[in-house]
Amino acid sequence: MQCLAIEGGHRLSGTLRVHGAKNAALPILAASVMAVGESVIEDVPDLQDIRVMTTILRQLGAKVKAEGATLRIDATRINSTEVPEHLMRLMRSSIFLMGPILARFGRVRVSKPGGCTIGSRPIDLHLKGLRALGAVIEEKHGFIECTANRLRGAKIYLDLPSVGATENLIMAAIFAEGVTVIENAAREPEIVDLANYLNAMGANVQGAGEATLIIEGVGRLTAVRYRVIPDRIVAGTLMAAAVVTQGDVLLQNVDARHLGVVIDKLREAGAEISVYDSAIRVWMVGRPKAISIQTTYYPGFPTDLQSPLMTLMSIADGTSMVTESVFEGRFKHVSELRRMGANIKVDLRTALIEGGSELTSAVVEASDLRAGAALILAGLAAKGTSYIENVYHIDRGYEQVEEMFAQLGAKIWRVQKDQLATAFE
Ligand SMILES: CC(=O)N[C@H]1[C@@H](OP(=O)(O)OP(=O)(O)OC[C@H]2O[C@@H](n3ccc(=O)[nH]c3=O)[C@H](O)[C@@H]2O)O[C@H](CO)[C@@H](O)[C@@H]1O
Ligand SMILES: C=C(OP(=O)(O)O)C(=O)O
Repeated sequence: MQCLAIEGGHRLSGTLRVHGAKNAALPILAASVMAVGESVIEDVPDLQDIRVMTTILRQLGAKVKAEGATLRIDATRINSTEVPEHLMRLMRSSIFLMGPILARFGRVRVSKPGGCTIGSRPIDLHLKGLRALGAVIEEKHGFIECTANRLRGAKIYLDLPSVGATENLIMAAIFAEGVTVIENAAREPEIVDLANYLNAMGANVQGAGEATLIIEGVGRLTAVRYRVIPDRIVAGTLMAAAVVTQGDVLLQNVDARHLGVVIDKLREAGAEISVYDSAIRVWMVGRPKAISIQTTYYPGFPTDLQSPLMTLMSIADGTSMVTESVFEGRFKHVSELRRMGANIKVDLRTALIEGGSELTSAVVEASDLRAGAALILAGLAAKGTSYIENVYHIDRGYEQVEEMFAQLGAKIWRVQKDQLATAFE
């Protein structure tokens, strides 16, 4: 088991290119299952979840070749419609395969997906939408079997603008007979990226980025070369890291349009931010000011940046408040931040952060991906050397995380857990 060691107190400065978005690349890779020919997907980050997705694609019978950040996928010879259970359990995004496999083969067998334990994360909206498209779904012993002779376009209203359900249903509707309308659809940039990719292959998806999506079924998709959008959550994490270390960083390959509310909140906290065509500079002088956020669906404040921002609030001047509206279990970082000296009270979905804490180093545990990111930021700001256990969570979303931060001047390195004891001698 690996840990991250972080010697705090070093300000971040310099330039870094942000990698492609995990949450855009994963549904795009799943969608490549529907294409005829070789798909070439560029700027795919080298992350654990991406490796799981490529393993699944290979198990299904696709050919997958990696050339740096470019993946070549030829799904022509896929000969299985079942995603193995042990791979389904490794990440939430395995569920994205349900729509495309069903669309192409008229059947699919999956089990409940895994992913960050940040709430109950049901898939009822995915299943309800597929049923509306005409799929027959049987749930037995944890397995989900969907069949359909031919999916038919339908009107689907999502009770919540679920990102995953919207993506799955867009993909399922691609070859459906007639027109599908998805109302109360998610509007995240990753939805737009998926729709752009599908349309480049010959699909007809209109309205991505808005609450109503219209998908007209087509007969086939032809593989294309496509570049994934930059990762707005990695960019936001690094921006917050610049603020907590009173640093000055220039991030390249960033689409600032995807970060509107994050930029607003960091400016409210006192950060200076300059926006360029595909880059962003963030610098901070002095301690941040208290801010309050409420996570919600895009274009609201992203739940994935709630925990890193809580680290910022812990050292800010004044009292901040966080309301987590998306996931009911996304405060697991709080106990670990408290171990480092943060003063945080939680009442159900609200956290009150009494700022001004001088964080001190500790051995802490990443309970999930973004909780891990929050702890990295705390380690950067703390006095002494902190150790973060369960780095594998962080590896799901930040490519070569220690190199990423080290490039900006952080003192951060990886250690084996069994070396931790000697680290204190
Ligand atoms: C791989 C990926 O893109 N992951 C992102 C995606 O996750 P994911 O797609 O899983 O998140 P959703 O948007 O589906 O979840 C939003 C809310 O809807 C609920 N829900 C969802 C589906 C469903 O069938 N029933 C239901 O009740 C969830 O429990 C949650 O409370 O969007 C989240 C919200 O922006 C992000 O935090 C994740 O990083
Ligand atoms: C919650 C996240 O990922 P996933 O949906 O893949 O668990 C995340 O990226 O913060």
